[in-house]
Amino acid sequence: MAPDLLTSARAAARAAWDASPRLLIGYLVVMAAQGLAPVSVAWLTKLVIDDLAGSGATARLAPLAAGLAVAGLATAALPQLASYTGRELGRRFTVRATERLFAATTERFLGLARFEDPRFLDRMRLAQQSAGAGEGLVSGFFTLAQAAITLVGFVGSLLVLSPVMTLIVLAAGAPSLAVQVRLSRRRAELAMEMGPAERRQFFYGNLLSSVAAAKEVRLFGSGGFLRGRLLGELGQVNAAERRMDLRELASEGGLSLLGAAVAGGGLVWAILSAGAGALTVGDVSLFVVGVASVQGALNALVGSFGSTHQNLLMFGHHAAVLTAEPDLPVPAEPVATGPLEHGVELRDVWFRYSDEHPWILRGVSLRIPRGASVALVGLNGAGKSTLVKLLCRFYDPTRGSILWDGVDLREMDPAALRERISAVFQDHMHYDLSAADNVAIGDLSALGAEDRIREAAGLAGVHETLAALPRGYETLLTRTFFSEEDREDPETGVVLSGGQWQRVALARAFLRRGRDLMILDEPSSGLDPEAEAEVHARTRAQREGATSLLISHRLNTVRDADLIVVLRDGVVAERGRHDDLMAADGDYARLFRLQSAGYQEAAR
Ligand SMILES: Nc1ncnc2c1ncn2[C@@H]1O[C@H](COP(=O)(O)OP(=O)(O)OP(=O)(O)O)[C@@H](O)[C@H]1O
Repeated sequence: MAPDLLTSARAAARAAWDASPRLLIGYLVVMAAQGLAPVSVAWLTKLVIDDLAGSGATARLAPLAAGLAVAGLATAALPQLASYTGRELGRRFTVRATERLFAATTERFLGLARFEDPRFLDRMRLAQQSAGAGEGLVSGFFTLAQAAITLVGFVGSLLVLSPVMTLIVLAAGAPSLAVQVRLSRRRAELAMEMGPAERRQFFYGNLLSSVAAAKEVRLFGSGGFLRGRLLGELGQVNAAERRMDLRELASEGGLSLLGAAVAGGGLVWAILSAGAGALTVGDVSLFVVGVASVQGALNALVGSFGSTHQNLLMFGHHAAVLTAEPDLPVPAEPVATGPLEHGVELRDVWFRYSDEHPWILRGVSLRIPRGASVALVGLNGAGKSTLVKLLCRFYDPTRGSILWDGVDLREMDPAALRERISAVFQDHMHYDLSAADNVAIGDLSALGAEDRIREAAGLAGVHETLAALPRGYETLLTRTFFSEEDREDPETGVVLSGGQWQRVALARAFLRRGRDLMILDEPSSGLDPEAEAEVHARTRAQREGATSLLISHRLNTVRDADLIVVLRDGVVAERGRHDDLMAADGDYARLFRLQSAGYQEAAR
């Protein structure tokens, strides 16, 4: 649930204050002056006209005229000042709100579960949008305040002339306000409802324009199909918005006509009253300006009320993300994650991704002793990568526990735990950054430390490749962006092969060597046999004496592990050294023989 309007308004006000207290106060002052300027002009005009229409020029005429000129100047200058101040405040608001949002996504949600929850993803998208729309939120709110000040000023003035007429003008504006509240609430709901369709639309658009999908889209001829899906989603969003616009048109059109009729009636009354001597000429001028201004201010008030209301409802998603329950409980006083002395142990670990999902692990007990190289094997979907994610505490076990030197991971700060782990994930990242950054991101303390980066790349066997790139390690490993220096160069950026990317991922892990636990999830799956043997030798050397967990489908790469664990149907089906498992003649032996027979066949 998004927080209520008041909470959102408080959060927005706090964000604006945090963005810049000075600008906020300055903006308030300018807006108040801008709100009062039209009222001052109308009153000064009335007084001038009355003076001129009465006894002629009086002693106060000169100061009144000067006042009118100053008010005119202010009326001309204030909007520009207000607009600049508002935009600047809006920009700073956006920076602050964006910073807080992304700080929350990395520091508050320490696991992965939130990012697999479509409702949360929709909320994140709206939160991001509303953080980026700081200018609209800030200026909408202040336009509202300014319209309210103008309104109060003119209502006060009209009350002096005709309380009845004032009430009628106000009453004509009230339904608009009520309608706006309803419409804006509906608009905010619509934004949330349309979230999935918009995200799918984005997804299809991305597929149609991304290089990653281009091969399959072309070969399978799926472009028309994807375009159709995209347009279908777009059509759905448009239809919902059109219904909303029509609703708005119908209700607002009628209300505007009502307002115009009231203004016309009031004007007739004022002219007739002046004819009968009940009002002065100045009064009529004040009345005409007053009615038009009250209606103008009411329209502005209603309009900015609607948009501010909607902006605040949207900003509610920002506030909701910032205050959402963390996905992983972290104790107030976490136990320090010390250097691994004895080992990591999974004790009767059961896990499913949510209550609706099937069990993936069903009572896995496993010990990774310090200094040992443990290999995890099993068929596709056996739960190997899931186990890795639990070891990094991206999720907590549904039942059972994982212990680091006897301490439950739940009692530790996940960031401190992860500091002690190095990993290559099966679905490792290709960052659209330079080669150096792609390696350094494994350990940011190495940013700018060229020798460390080169050494890690050397260990992963990718140094020669990276050094030979057009700009060496500074070459961008993407054709999606260009660096400032390469702006004019159509050849900017390079594309690495799958195996080269795999080595870069390995270099990131090697940059973190010396950590207590090294996890290698399919580190050589994309490599040619020679490269695989070489990477295997390198990882083995790195794992020597280090505590490591290696997942691989290529059983020749795990045969020298201290312990091989076979995972099947969510439990440990076999465990032991290579020779023990071969002697036991179970799944491992069968798979090993299958693979080696394949190689022998190929060699014949
Ligand atoms: N985020 C997720 N949400 C729901 N189910 C998931 C998620 N990630 C994985 N699964 C499911 O968990 C099961 C185990 O997946 P996992 O990736 O751990 O298998 P694996 O042994 O590493 O397989 P492979 O050898 O193919 O890499 C699969 O059935 C998969 O569909």
